[in-house]
Amino acid sequence: MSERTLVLIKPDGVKRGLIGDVISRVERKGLKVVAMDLRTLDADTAKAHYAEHSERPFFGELVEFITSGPLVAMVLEGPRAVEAFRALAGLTDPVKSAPGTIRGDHALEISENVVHGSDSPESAAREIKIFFPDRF
Ligand SMILES: Nc1ncnc2c1ncn2[C@@H]1O[C@H](COP(=O)(O)OP(=O)(O)OP(=O)(O)O)[C@@H](O)[C@H]1O
Repeated sequence: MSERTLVLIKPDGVKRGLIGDVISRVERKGLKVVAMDLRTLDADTAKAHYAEHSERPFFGELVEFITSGPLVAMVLEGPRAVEAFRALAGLTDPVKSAPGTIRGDHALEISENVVHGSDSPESAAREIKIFFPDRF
């Protein structure tokens, strides 16, 4: 059964020239890119995307960071796509993330961890609506 997930290459990843690296890992794994867009988020979209973190102390920084420059938003499709991409991404804390994962290979800071991937099929459906309201 095919599934969809929403992936972001966050502004740190774009600035550091990691778009190709992330997409190449995704394609090597066999996940299919079915939508993709380079854009800079406005604060309202960022707040909607991170709504579940609105009470966390770092919410302001999160919104500021994710709106700080262009990001790449993509929808990936494949069997267990949500879990498959989170395995490629590694853990939220890049230092605890194994080498061989995107975060394990490219990052040191929780706040600048290169990519986002939906954490469940339900989150994926919600996030895909935010980023690609007319596409699916
Ligand atoms: N303690 C923290 N300080 C600063 N930023 C944090 C902290 N914890 C999480 N974040 C940021 O908030 C994002 C969302 O946190 P969450 O716990 O949902 O992790 P995640 O699901 O691995 O990340 P993402 O939602 O970006 O895929 C993280 O990717 C990270 O950039």
